[in-house]
Amino acid sequence: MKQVHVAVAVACVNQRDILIAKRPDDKHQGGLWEFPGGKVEANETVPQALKRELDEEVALPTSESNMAPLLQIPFEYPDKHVLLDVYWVEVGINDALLAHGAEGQKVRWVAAEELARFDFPAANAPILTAIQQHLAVTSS
Ligand SMILES: Nc1nc2c([nH]c(=O)n2[C@@H]2O[C@H](COP(=O)(O)OP(=O)(O)OP(=O)(O)O)[C@@H](O)[C@H]2O)c(=O)[nH]1
Ligand SMILES: [Mg+2]
Repeated sequence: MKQVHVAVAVACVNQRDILIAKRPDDKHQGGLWEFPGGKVEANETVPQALKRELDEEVALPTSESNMAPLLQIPFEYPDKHVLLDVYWVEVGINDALLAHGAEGQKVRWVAAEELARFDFPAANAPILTAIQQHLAVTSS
């Protein structure tokens, strides 16, 4: 099965709150919460894909200079193979206020320590660990 390259954003404001969105029921892994993002198109870098997806999906303005790679997760769902390319995205408070579900989906800013209460796709488990580690390191 061909591997799909997916750009995923951990968008963070105030060194604490992370943006999550609910996947539409009719999509792959529908009904679960996700970190915003989507497929990297041909001739696009991951930061370029993130800037595009964050604008399209959640109306969040971002700059590539505020993005840094966090981790990569290859994962094989029974029906789809993905490579999640996860970036940390620092968001300013004024930009954070603009975020909303531009495709009609629910979005929420959630304190990092509350993320475990939400249901994410199986591939996402290492992201939650990486977020806690990143915040522990950057706040010390
Ligand atoms: N955006 C995003 N996708 C994820 C996450 N976790 C995860 O397994 N995926 C998987 O990555 C794949 C690509 O995501 P997507 O459906 O957002 O792609 P897209 O925005 O380009 O939309 P499209 O499917 O309408 O073209 C999906 O199969 C999705 O299930 C996550 O946290 N965020
Ligand atoms: Mg998407």
